[in-house]
Amino acid sequence: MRGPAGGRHVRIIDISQRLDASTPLWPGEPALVVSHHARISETCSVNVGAVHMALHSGTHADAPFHYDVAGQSSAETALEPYIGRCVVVDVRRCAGSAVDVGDIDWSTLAAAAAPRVLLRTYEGFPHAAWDAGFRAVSAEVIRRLAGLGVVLVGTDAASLDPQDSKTMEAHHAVRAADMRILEGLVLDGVAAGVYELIALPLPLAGADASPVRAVLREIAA
Ligand SMILES: Nc1ccccc1C(=O)C[C@H](N)C(=O)O
Ligand SMILES: [Zn+2]
Ligand SMILES: [Zn+2]
Repeated sequence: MRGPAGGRHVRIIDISQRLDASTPLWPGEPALVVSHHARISETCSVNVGAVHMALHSGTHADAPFHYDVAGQSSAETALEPYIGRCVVVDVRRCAGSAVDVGDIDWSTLAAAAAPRVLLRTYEGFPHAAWDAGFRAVSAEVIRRLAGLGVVLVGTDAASLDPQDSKTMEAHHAVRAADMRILEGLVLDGVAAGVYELIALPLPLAGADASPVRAVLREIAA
């Protein structure tokens, strides 16, 4: 297929939440506001806006600093984990409050030989309201993924750990293996399988997370 720019292109699947005033936010987080401080008028030639948002709003990458006082900020993290071969794993049938080792087909996952793993827990992403009952991921799953050489784990849930977690076991398993995290992905309609992932955090100095525009590209067979 020929794209608008004339080159060959493969289909891009946007797996990012739209960011607006109705984007569901972690309880207590400040409202997401895009404001306009200059408007096109007789005296101004352009529209210019500003955004105020929590760093864990919508689809985002946690920086190591989020769960490690000595960890890197979004500006410091290497980008390699956020671009490249990934596998989308369907764990919608998972019945418990967290994705457990028994919910994953490990032989299929190992055969995919993908260093990035995205977990689809939702039948349909809860765009309309915050879902306090999102499915977490067990620390044992994180350790098994790390053992397979996985460098990034992503989820369509709001966090790897339950909303009321005090221990953050999955995040700490990620820290122990120096993996990276994507949260709040939108995987509705995305078939399980291998894709190319692109989801780059912004170089925000001192930040514990960054919004990302996450996309999958189909890999030509
Ligand atoms: N905003 C928060 C306020 C308090 C505690 C956690 C959060 C989070 O955003 C959690 C998150 N998305 C995570 O990285 O697991
Ligand atoms: Zn987060
Ligand atoms: Zn997190």
